[in-house]
This record gives sequence, C-alpha cells and structure tokens, in this order.
Amino acid sequence: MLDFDTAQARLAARGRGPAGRETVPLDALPGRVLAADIHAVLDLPPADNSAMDGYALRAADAATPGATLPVQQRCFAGQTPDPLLPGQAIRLFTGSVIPAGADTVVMQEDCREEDGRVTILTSPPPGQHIRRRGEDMSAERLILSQGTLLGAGHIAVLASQGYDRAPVFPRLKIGILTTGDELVPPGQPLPPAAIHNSNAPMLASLCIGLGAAAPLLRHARDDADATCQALAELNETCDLVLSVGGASVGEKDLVKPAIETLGGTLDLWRVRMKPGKPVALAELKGRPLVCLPGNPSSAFAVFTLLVSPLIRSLQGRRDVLPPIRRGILDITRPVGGDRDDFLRIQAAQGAAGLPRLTPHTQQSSGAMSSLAWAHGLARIPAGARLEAGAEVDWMALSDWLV
Ligand SMILES: Nc1nc2c(c(=O)[nH]1)N[C@H]1C(S)=C(S)[C@@H](COP(=O)(O)OP(=O)(O)OC[C@H]3O[C@@H](n4cnc5c(N)ncnc54)[C@H](O)[C@@H]3O)O[C@H]1N2
Ligand code: MOO
Repeated sequence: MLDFDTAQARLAARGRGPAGRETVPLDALPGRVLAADIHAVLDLPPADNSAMDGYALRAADAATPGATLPVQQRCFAGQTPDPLLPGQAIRLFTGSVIPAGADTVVMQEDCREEDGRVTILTSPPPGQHIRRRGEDMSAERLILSQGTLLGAGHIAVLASQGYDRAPVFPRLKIGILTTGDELVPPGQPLPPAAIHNSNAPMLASLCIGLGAAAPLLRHARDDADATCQALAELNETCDLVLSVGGASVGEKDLVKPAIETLGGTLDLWRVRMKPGKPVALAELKGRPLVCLPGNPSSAFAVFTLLVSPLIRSLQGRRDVLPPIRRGILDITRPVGGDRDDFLRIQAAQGAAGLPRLTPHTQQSSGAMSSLAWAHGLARIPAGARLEAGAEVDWMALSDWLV
C-alpha cells in the first residue's frame, strides 16, 4: 500500500501551471488566480494625512496643557491645506492632508474650540495620529504575487493602486466521468436496484468551489466502448479528468482498461487511507486523469485531500497544500485501524484552546449524510489506537475546498 503523504505529494507534484492568461475586470476577479506579480505604482497614502478628526499643529506650540491657539483654517479630506502659520492650528478631519509645518494631530476629544480658538487639553507628542506617505504601500514595491487566489482584500489593494483589471490564469477545465448501470440522474424516476448519481453533482460542485469552470459531465454505462468514448472526449476537451467508480477490483471496473486502450499510462495505487483506498493517477495525451473510488464519502475524501492539491497546482496557485489544524478528539470509543482514518468531524470551541472534534456516528464509506454535516476530516494515523482527549491533525473543509 502507498502511504497517504506520498500519494498526496505525488498528486501535488503532477500539476504543471496553466498556459495562457486573460485580463479580467475587478468585479470578476474573486476566486481567480493572479497570473503575474503586481507592483505598486503609487505611494499609499499619497501624502501624510490625519488618522483622526481634530487639529494639526506644532507639538511645541502645545507643550503646556491648556495652550490656546487660533484656528487658521478648516481643511476637509480632499482639500489642500495652506502651510501652518507659527502658533496656530488647522482644523482637519480623518484623511485630511497634513499641512506643511504641522508635526502632530490632536483628536477633537482632547480639545475645546470656541470663538475661532482651540484649547489643547492634553499636550500631544510629535507625530501623533499622522499616517505617513507610503507607509502602507510604496511605489514599485511588490504588492501581490503571481499564483495568489484573489479575494476581497486583494481586490481592495489593486483598486487602491488604480488598477481596474488584472491578469489571471484561465479557469481550469475539468471533466467528470461517472460509471455504473445502477446510476440514474437526479430528477429521473428510480427503477428497482438503482440509485441516483450523487457523485457527479458533488464533484462538480467541489470543482467549482475551487475556482474551476463548470465541469463537463459524462456518464458511461458499464460497457467498455461507452467508457472509452466518454473518456476520450473528456480528455480531448479538458485540462484534467476525474473518473469516479469502477476503480477497484470488481468485474465491471472498466475505467482502467479504457485508459490503457486509449494509450494512457496508469499508476494504480492502494492508498493507506480510509475512506478512499483505490486511487489511480493516469496520463493520457499529456494530460492528467485521476480515478476516484465510487463510494461517495471515499470520493469526497480523496477529492479533498488528494485531488484538491493537484487542482491548485494545475491552477498555478502558490498555496497548494492548505494548513493542517490540531484538535482534541471527543469520542466515546477508541478509534484507529490499519489505514490512516479520516473521520468526518464537527469542530467546536474546546475548553483548553484547541477545538473539540466530534466524529459523525456513521463513518461508512458508502454513507453520505455526514458529508452535509462535517466541518472537516480528522486524521487517525494507521496503527494508532486513540482514546478520548487525544490530540490529532484535522483538515478543515473551509481550508481545503477553496
Ligand atoms: N473485493 C474488494 N471489494 C472492494 C474493495 C477491495 O479492495 N476488494 N475496495 C472497496 C473500497 S475501499 C472501495 S472505496 C470501493 C471502490 O469501488 P469502485 O471505485 O470500484 O466503485 P464502484 O464499485 O463503481 O462503486 C462503489 C460504490 O459507490 C457507488 N457509486 C459509484 N458511483 C456513484 C455515483 N456516481 N453516485 C453515487 N454512488 C456511486 C456504487 O453504487 C457502489 O455502491 O470498492 C470496495 N470494494
Ligand atoms: O476505501 Mo473505501 O473508500 O474504504 O470505501
């Protein structure tokens, strides 16, 4: 058996960054991956400005508490103040440019203004409440790196620099192949012995959550030619193909022979993880193809832990392997087996700082109710027998499925 970390590293390393780029306006950037380093073109703030509503003055003019200074001018954000005359103060507001000659700002709560004069109740130190030119971003400095997954914070930074668009990598095209005569699409009547195809919409939604284009879905009945045909079509049109089901040892496991018939190479693994043992990484016409196990919870775990790093590396992202968290097992019976167990858990605030991880009562690979419940997957290392209170690694879905 192949240990879990080796399988994960092999898949993460298979990703080759995307070819091509496109330029996209700010409102279409969330979830896209930056295709170039971005440098600042402006100093931000562009000039020294006030962090408070108050008065700009020379600290030396208010060294004695209770000093009273004439108010020379009122200057709002967006206006250019006159130079500050000696012994005077300029009324300003948050964001107002600091007048030449002023070296400090006193917030209005520490002053009293009456009849055009302001009394400074608390003597200010020099430099107080002044935001310096360029202290946030300075022109020509790197502000965003290629491979960054863009969100609201990055878009704010781009906009502040005057960029109204940015270069991004094209969205990854993923094809999903499901197999099995027992499967019927949702929305259609269910004959005896059939089940609805839940893996196709689940995997499509996982791919979209990772920023891929809406996947191309194909279903092949248990037939060698149909499987070959669907696989060839997906491989032709997509950057990555995921097949699900038919990866194990059954007599109708037709995906592997189809890959070989089409001239692909196949690396077949039995990964020491539960759920999710049968996984294969194939290469067909220079493009990767991953075979996932058909059991829905196995497909979900394999996608989350093994396929998502491959997708992130194919997307050209910097953060291929998301963080691993720590938590405390909240269990009533010992856990552990001969494979690394990835238990579907909910996390709650624990007493001692680390979160408390409660596994779902139904951990079977075929059961999927827990997928709509889980916050993450807690790892129980192969060979371990862990009791309540044991500290373990866990992968939050909110970290791994973006
Ligand atoms: N003799 C052995 N049997 C099995 C082994 C083994 O080592 N020896 N491994 C088991 C493990 S572990 C897994 S995981 C499964 C993997 O099976 P396959 O990847 O070949 O998948 P299928 O047999 O096609 O299906 C398994 C299960 O999942 C259901 N399924 C499949 N596709 C979908 C779908 N799109 N939507 C909903 N459900 C789906 C299918 O009906 C089966 O119930 O093999 C074990 N067996
Ligand atoms: O590995 Mo299978 O995924 O246990 O059911």
